[in-house]
Amino acid sequence: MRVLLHGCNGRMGQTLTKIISTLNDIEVVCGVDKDTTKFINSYPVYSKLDEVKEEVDVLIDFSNHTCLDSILEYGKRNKVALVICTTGFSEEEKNKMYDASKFIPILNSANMSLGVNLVLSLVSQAAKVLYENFDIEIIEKHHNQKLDSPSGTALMIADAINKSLENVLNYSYGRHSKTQKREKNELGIHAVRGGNIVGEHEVLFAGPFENIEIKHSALSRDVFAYGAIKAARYLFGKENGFYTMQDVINS
Ligand SMILES: NC(=O)C1=CN([C@@H]2O[C@H](COP(=O)(O)OP(=O)(O)OC[C@H]3O[C@@H](n4cnc5c(N)ncnc54)[C@H](OP(=O)(O)O)[C@@H]3O)[C@@H](O)[C@H]2O)C=CC1
Ligand SMILES: O=C(O)C1=N[C@H](C(=O)O)C[C@H](O)C1
Repeated sequence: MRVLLHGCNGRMGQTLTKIISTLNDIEVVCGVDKDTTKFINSYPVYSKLDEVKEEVDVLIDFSNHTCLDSILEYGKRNKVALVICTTGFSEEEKNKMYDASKFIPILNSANMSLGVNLVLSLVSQAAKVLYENFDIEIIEKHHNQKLDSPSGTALMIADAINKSLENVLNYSYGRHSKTQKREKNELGIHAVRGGNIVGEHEVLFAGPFENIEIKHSALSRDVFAYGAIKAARYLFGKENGFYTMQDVINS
């Protein structure tokens, strides 16, 4: 399988480059990133998708949400499957992904790890049982270079919990300047940034007599890279449509 790495010079781009170089069935044929003068990769790097000359089967994207239009255009024009792992998309941008998936296969997930995708099921189940008597809060922690907050994963967890409760919750981000007590239907979402934390997500169910915490810690970026590779293998040759990591896990 021939892969184009979009955002190839970044933390995740470099992690994928290293791991894919050890695998036989998958090859990075080229990359796209802002800086084409770094010469850190053994494959050609372009500054724009328009310049790519290589034949590509799957594009894996770990870059920035502002690149979405060019990625969708490239995918549709060249019939290339897209594994979009970038976070920080607006609702409007997510809708553009759904629209484009009528023409090509697209897989999008804010977290490529198996563990986080299992956590989604656990917290949904726990919320249904506990919501009446427990307050639910999400705390995420990431490295000090992360651009978006809260994390895409925190929002994905919040949406899973809210869906399981028939969307009764209102999200409360950080509670800065609040002067009123917590309301029953609040879902607090809190972002911590510091040092080199790879990614931690904790869901706290705080009750009158006991607390329950469901927590996932990524120990290395390799977990996201292996998940993205698994997703690319799954997506290659699939029908047009919109897929998530749940589809990969259930396959
Ligand atoms: N789904 C998942 O499991 C995971 C998702 N992520 C997400 O992936 C994204 C990337 O993360 P990470 O690798 O840590 O970030 P980095 O900033 O290390 O890497 C992003 C790379 O994309 C480049 N880039 C930014 N804008 C453009 C553009 N317009 N055209 C071409 N290249 C561009 C950056 O260049 P420059 O540095 O010069 O701006 C950088 O080299 C983030 O949104 C992050 O949240 C991260 C880990 C796991
Ligand atoms: O930027 C990161 O590093 C990460 N971003 C993703 C997110 O926003 O949820 C996933 C992971 O936690 C690492």
